[in-house]
Amino acid sequence: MVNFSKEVEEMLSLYDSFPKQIEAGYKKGTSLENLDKKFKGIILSGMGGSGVTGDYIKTLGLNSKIDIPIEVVKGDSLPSWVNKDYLVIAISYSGNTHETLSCARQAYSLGAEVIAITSGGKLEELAKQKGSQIVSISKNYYPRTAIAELVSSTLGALKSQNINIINDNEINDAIETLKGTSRGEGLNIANSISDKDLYIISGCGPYELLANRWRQEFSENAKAVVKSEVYPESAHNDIVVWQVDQKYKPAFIMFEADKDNSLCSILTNLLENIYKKQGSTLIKIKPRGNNLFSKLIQGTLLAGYVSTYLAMRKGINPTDTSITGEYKKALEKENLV
Ligand SMILES: O=P(O)(O)OC[C@H]1O[C@H](O)[C@H](O)[C@@H](O)[C@@H]1O
Repeated sequence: MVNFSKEVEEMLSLYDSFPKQIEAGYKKGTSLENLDKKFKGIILSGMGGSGVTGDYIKTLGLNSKIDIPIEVVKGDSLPSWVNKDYLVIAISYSGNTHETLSCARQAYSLGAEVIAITSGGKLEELAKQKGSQIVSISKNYYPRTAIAELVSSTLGALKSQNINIINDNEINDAIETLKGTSRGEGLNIANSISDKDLYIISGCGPYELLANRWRQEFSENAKAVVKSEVYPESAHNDIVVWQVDQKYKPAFIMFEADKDNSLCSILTNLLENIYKKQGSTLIKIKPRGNNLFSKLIQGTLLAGYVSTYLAMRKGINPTDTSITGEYKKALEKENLV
């Protein structure tokens, strides 16, 4: 088996920097100029590792007291109802992602306010040319490993516009929670599931974000075949698959619901029994922290560690995502980037 120890160490040390990323991103975001506008709503545009930022803001926004809607756009066009009264946050780590650039251009043509969150590329050029505010994200990351800085800078940027989704104490708690999360926790989980070829990751309510994030990290880092089941929606369809005894035995990974979320507690208890009956490995994860942001970012860090160690155990290079380059090349051919 090929040993990708250099690449594994590189990824792990990028994930280790999450606490620093939170601190740096939040500082950069909050230092934007206040535009003194009351927006009708917020659009978060981004793809892949950058697009997850939108899921974070939406999930945290639903948990907050803000009085305007948040829409996440993972595609190349804005909804028809967006107009000049909206704030469009264009998030692309590289700054060269076609879909995000396309949304940013549409936002400019509609006269909407745009904030760019990027480490450079065409998005930075465009934002500079249009005179928009930019949060400059640190360079030399893989987009998926910069998620902590992307999310905290977006939260900070919103705060700079008086859109308070979380407070400074919650940011500090997240930093402390991340510092208390070790590589070893990820290694233990990876060791217990590395003999499996299929993974089912489930999360309920706000932990839908974690189920999807873990799926993406398992795909990009470990090149593992994985499905996420997100509840309560999946209780109305996907769950039926487990009504019969399946031939394949995946590793089930589930996020334990918070005690005060009775709907999710009922569902996760039910699922635990259903999954156990399939006679497979079942791993229960309890995200740590004193607030939802801390729990989500702690669970996200763990995804980075687990998926990187899983790659190591399977003899896979966690840094290589070259196949996505084929999609980008096809777009370039059509002059879409
Ligand atoms: O995050 P961006 O630079 O906008 O790129 C968007 C996405 O492109 C690729 O598909 C990568 O594999 C993702 O990790 C990345 O997030």
